[in-house]
Amino acid sequence: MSALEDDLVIRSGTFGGIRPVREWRGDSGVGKTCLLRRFTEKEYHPYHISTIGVDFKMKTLDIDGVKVRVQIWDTAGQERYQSITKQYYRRAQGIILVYDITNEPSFHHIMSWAGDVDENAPDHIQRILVGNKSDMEAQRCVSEEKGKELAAFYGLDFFETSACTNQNISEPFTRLTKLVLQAHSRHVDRVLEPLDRFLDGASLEEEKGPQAIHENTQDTCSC
Ligand SMILES: Nc1nc2c(ncn2[C@@H]2O[C@H](COP(=O)(O)OP(=O)(O)OP(=O)(O)O)[C@@H](O)[C@H]2O)c(=O)[nH]1
Repeated sequence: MSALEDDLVIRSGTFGGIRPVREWRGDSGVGKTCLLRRFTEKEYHPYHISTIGVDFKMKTLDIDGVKVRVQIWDTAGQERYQSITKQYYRRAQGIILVYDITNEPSFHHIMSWAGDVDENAPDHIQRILVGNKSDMEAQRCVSEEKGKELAAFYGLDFFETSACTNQNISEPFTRLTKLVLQAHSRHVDRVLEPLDRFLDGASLEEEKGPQAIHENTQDTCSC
């Protein structure tokens, strides 16, 4: 079994770093830390302590029988940490964009976050869209259809989750890890393709070699 270490960044889908937002209350609190703790420690704490800068946790996943050790970065949703958190995009292989289904601005700002990711993350980055707090149906402002539409617009997989009730917690992480592994293997294939072609060519030459000599030998003999 091979082990591969990947970075997955959980990203808030609230106020975007490219927007000069002064009022940032609500731009954090979509539930990134709670999702991460629920996934890695199977715990849920109903209080909100804003993440300062970044934090990370490790977890080993079993993806189709292969053990994959993932490093998951939890970035602060607050505007004031944007310059720090953006730096973490560069090394990420996958990003989970999170909004809160009871907070419509957090949904609209997914577009800003997606733009931000495009600007700062590597080209092959894999992304997933998550609408969190699905347990709060009575306060819902963003329908599941709207979430699906936005995900389809960006060509992303979409999950509604609840860190509170444990709904769909492992799915986004597992799916994203699969996407990262698939992209990784496509990349390896692309890198190895010229080498394969070269080796094929070389072995063909090797096969042709003695035959050419044989033909030449025959020619010489017939003279
Ligand atoms: N009902 C409900 N509340 C949730 C859920 N997930 C998180 N919360 C609550 O939302 C608040 C904020 O959660 P956090 O995980 O700290 O939010 P965050 O996105 O990490 O915030 P920043 O670190 O400031 O960016 C907390 O009071 C949580 O209890 C959920 O699935 N359901």
